[in-house]
Amino acid sequence: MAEEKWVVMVTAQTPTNIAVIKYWGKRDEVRILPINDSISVTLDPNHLCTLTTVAVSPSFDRDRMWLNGKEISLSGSRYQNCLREIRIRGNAVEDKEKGIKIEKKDWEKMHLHIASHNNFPTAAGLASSAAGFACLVFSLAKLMNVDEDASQLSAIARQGSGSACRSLFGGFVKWNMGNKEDGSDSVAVQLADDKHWDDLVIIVAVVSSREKEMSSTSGMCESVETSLLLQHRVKEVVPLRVLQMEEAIKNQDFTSFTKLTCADSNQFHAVCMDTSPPIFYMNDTSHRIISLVEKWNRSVGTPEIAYTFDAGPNAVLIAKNRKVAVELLQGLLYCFPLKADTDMKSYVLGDISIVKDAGLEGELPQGIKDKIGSQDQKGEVSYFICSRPGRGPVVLQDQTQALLHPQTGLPK
Ligand SMILES: Nc1ncnc2c1ncn2[C@@H]1O[C@H](COP(=O)(O)OP(=O)(O)OP(=O)(O)O)[C@@H](O)[C@H]1O
Ligand SMILES: C[C@@](O)(CCOP(=O)(O)OP(=O)(O)O)CC(=O)O
Repeated sequence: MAEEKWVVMVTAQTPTNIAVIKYWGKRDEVRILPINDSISVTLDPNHLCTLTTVAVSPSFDRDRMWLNGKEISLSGSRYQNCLREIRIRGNAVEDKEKGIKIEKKDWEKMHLHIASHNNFPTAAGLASSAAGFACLVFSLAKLMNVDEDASQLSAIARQGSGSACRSLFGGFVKWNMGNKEDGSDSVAVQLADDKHWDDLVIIVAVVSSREKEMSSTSGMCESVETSLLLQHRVKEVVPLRVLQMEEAIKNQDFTSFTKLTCADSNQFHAVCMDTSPPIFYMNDTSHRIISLVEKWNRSVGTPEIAYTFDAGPNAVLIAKNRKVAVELLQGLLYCFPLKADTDMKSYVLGDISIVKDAGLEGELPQGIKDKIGSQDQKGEVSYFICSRPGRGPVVLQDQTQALLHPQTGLPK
């Protein structure tokens, strides 16, 4: 086999996700088993996604990975656990035309090349680890002809990063915490697909942050050790909230969805403050965005915008429909105006058709001014991304999109 020179590759695209009922705290740090169920919305991969090409060849002498063009080490336990679990499940692959035959037992000893690219900033609080590990596991499963469904694959992605298990599905996704010690029942399931509630528009405000934040992994570990509020949350709050959120999603009940989403984000950040020493993920700009949305919803009477923040200052705003999203973007650009040295193309990314609808010339209509209230504090937003609920992982058939060279298996 060492003489052979063929390379077999698969390229896949996987979305990121934002939790509306947060995962915060593990009962098993190695297997990555959570202390509560969580629920997320998958974001449209056209706006935020990971692209990963995986390749196998008898000519590769070791496993190698390139992330955003730079070689990185695969020696960390999270990568190793994912690679081991997926290799165990590999099946025979045969391409008679090209004379390629890989037996089930070969996967153990054959080496892999992996190249991955995030179309958004890595490790900037935009859940790159979620899209990244989900894409790694999904593309390897396709390459190795693994015969498992998306939920079973989610249990492997979970071992790369907990939130990654939810990126194996599009639409609305629940991660069941499970209760088995081996974690086999700690899997993600789809609650509804991306077409189910496609009125929703998601606007991410990427907020400038000067300080280096504490990672989710360490932050949640400290909360488990020190926060009494987290214990109360897990026992008394989340179980009921998860049921209510499932109902809200099923019935497209935006009022209930918003109340639950905002309350859960706020409680998660309260848990962070209840941690010793306290953890502050949000900053003044995040707080300013919360008060803008709260004022807006109060002035309208029934909620039109939900907000949620992960372990960082970036705001994820979910608008009830496109009309609200257009007005919201107008309000946001009024409060966080474009700086002289930037242009709109680099200030609003993603589905920019919303910018066109917003017609940003001239005065902000009084109706929107009334909704956002007086906004005289300072704050900084680096840029906005307009998106919507999106689909789950897909294999890309177009070989020109592969990140590895089809003959050498090295980055293009
Ligand atoms: N495309 C990818 N493929 C595989 N692993 C990735 C990929 N992108 C990111 N990762 C892994 O995730 C790590 C970044 O995770 P981290 O939790 O620090 O940031 P994040 O997920 O972008 O932000 P946050 O968790 O705060 O939302 C990277 O160092 C890398 O190990
Ligand atoms: C606040 C969160 O985004 C926390 C995500 O934590 P990670 O999944 O990044 O943590 P690890 O499992 O240690 O990799 C909430 C959520 O996504 O549910």
